[in-house]
Amino acid sequence: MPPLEDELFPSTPGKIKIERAHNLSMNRALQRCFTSTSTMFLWALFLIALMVSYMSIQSFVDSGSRYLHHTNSRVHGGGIVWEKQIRSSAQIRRHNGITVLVTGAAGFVGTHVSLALKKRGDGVVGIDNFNDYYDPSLKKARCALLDSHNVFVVDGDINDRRLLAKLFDLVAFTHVMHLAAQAGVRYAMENPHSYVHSNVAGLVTLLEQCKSADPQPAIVWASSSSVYGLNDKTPFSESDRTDRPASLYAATKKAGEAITHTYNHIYGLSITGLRFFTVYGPWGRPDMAYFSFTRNILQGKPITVYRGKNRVDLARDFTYIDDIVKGCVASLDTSGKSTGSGGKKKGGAPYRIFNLGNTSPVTVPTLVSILEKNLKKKAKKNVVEMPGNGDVPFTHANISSARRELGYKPMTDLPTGLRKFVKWYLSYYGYDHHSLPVN
Ligand SMILES: O=C(O)[C@H]1O[C@H](OP(=O)(O)OP(=O)(O)OC[C@H]2O[C@@H](n3ccc(=O)[nH]c3=O)[C@H](O)[C@@H]2O)[C@H](O)[C@@H](O)[C@@H]1O
Repeated sequence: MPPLEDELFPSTPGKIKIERAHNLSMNRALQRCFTSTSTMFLWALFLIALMVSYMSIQSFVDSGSRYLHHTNSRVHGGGIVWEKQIRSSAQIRRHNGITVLVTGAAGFVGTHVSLALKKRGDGVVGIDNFNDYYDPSLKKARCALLDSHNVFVVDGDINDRRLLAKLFDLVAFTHVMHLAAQAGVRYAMENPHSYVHSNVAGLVTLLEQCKSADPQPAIVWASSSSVYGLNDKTPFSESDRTDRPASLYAATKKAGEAITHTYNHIYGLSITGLRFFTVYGPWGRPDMAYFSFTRNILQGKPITVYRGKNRVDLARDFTYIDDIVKGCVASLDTSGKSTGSGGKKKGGAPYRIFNLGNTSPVTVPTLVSILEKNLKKKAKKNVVEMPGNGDVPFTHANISSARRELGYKPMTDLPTGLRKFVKWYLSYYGYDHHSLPVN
């Protein structure tokens, strides 16, 4: 029987013999070093033990890492620090304060509402997926503003069930201010599925979480004036027809109203839907007409102004952000409680829908001339007939319900609001207000 060494090193002429000899001498050297090796062995054991304990601490720290999200190449969420930030952001600092999960917190309305709540001492945790429907750097800048007021925004999607469950594990939210959505009326023709993803699937995921939460939060969410669609009875009242949407965007918001109704009916969730009317103001949305017109006018680029049939100007009930924020906060304060818990209804809960508008529609050409005055520059207007892309010719809110039940009273007219917007725009994008050209 060949010695073990021969089995391990089969007889191959040449090189292997040298290796064998080398190994034999190595073995002898190892035997000589046995005593010192045992010491090394102990050290190695010690090091392994150290590594194992480090790794288990690390995995504990990263216990939330299953909630990691890759959004815009950024990695977010998870871990003890992350949980601490959420808990601290959710802390209430006033008597009878509320704890609100604000979805779409890095969005236009979300940022303003989060700040308003935080400033009065409520607990606020934001969530936003920072998608690139419009320049994400603006969302990040809003987020930095929130951060400076100690509002923490989780980078994640409302479609992420496990993330939502984790947030509700960490915080007993009394309210959800649901503002995350795929916005924009005309973009729905380009990217229809993003509307279904956020405004339908995302909404259902969020409601599923809310219905199973114990306690269940009350929900206030953003519907839209667009649900009135082809309604031509003015002003638009909540009881008017909303079964003729003109765009997929409007259809998903109308679907949201129906979906929230079922969750109210089956699970006892308190629901308030707010039909916003063309909200504008500082930190606004670059995809909206007042914002893109401002940018183009300043850059000397043409703007496209749509006109309705028979050369009738389009009009909107433009509503200033501060008024909308007051309506949102009042809705939270008057929401009443959800009655269910852990997925079971225990009684009826409020289901409300309110128009939040300004009650005085302004035509698009008038909007342009107010901007021209503020920017001290004439627009290069390209007037075209409104394409069949989901737009409606006009909107006009009847706000008597909101006035009665929320004490909602819009205070800012379009010239005042646009002056504030332009001031913000010039400073945010680094224009020198005093050196604006005069035409
Ligand atoms: O009130 C609402 O429910 C909706 O308000 C806005 O939708 P919209 O009123 O269409 O706001 P803009 O996109 O800013 O358009 C305002 C007006 O300017 C017109 N417009 C828009 C863009 C353009 O290039 N030219 C132009 O004349 C539109 O036809 C419209 O009459 C928001 O974009 C929606 O997310 C929101 O839900």
